[in-house]
Amino acid sequence: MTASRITRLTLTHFRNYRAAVLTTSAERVVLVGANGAGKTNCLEAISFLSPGRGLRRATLDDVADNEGDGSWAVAAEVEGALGLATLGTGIDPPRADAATSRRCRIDREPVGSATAFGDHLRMVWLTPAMDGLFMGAASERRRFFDRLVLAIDSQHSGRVSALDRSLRSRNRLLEVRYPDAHWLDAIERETAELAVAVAAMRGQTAMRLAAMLDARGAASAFPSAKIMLDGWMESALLTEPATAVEDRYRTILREGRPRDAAAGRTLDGPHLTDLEVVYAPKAMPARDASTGEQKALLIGLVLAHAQLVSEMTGITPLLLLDEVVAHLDPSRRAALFEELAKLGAQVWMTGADPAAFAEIGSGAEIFTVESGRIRPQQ
Ligand SMILES: Nc1ncnc2c1ncn2[C@@H]1O[C@H](COP(=O)(O)OP(=O)(O)OP(=O)(O)O)[C@@H](O)[C@H]1O
Repeated sequence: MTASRITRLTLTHFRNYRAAVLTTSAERVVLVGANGAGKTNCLEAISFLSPGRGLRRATLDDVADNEGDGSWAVAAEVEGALGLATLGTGIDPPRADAATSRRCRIDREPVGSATAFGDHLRMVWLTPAMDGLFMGAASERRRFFDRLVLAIDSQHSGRVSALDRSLRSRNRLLEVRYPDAHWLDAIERETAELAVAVAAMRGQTAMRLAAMLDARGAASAFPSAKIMLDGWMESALLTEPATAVEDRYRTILREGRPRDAAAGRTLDGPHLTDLEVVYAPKAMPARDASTGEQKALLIGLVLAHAQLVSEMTGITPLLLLDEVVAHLDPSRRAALFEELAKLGAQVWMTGADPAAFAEIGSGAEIFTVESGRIRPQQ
């Protein structure tokens, strides 16, 4: 089993960091510091070493520091499944002849997109913004689940984005009074193909994660969950051939044209799938559990998922746990440290109170973050 692990992190003009370097050989990296010191910014920087807009879903302009020219960079030396590599991403300094877009490099060679980072580094995060996950919109849960899938299949986010683009093209074409039927057929063929690819991977992941949650059961200090995707396509693909499901969806799309044209959007498909979560100890929907129960449930989900990724891919994902520890009572905190040590993943944790990490044990390194500076604690 290989753990994805960062041994050196360099931040340049990233939020409140002008230039910062952190080197570590630890399995558990703890960032402590006052509110606003830059702890979450550091985790966010790491999250840019995966596809998407990072753990705050920020725009590329947002993350550049306020004083520079809009360029920024995050680089990490990584020990992963493919050995040592240097991953880098960011916005290059502006040039008259170049458009502003995010650059990604592996060992200083440009790569097309952050998808390529997935061969070296897989990661999953938990942030305070996810505290309302079970109460909020289905889109948030779908995004959360897609990130779990992405840690298993690094092509997944590319397919999800392509499906969104394809649906947008179809919706735009349906706005035209007499759309070109051949063009519409072609877009719907592409939409159905992408939808099936996305739903198949989601369905398999949900099934395996549900089994992992059951297997962990009472052995974990964190409450178990029953999870299910509510999309018909994800369920159908577990028992029917993909071609049959794809044909069925194409028929739904073709027959649904007038309805979708009137609605201005596509009313059926995996872009609407929700993740249903039941708080297993009390057999109730997760949204009805208490705040603390929901938090513990999310931690249990992420730990089970990390174990699943390790078993399926042979790579233990990196975990970014922002302000998770402070909210746990001492016994759960000790249980979390113990489970993390067993998992063998590299974990980056943050907290304002160093005392919360007193029992973290060996294999941890604590850094103090202060006004965009990171120093190892003496
Ligand atoms: N683009 C930017 N340029 C410069 N500073 C920024 C930028 N974006 C955010 N900041 C600053 O970063 C700081 C917030 O950092 P961060 O969210 O990492 O804090 P934190 O240590 O996690 O704090 P808390 O414990 O309150 O969560 C704020 O002071 C904010 O003003």
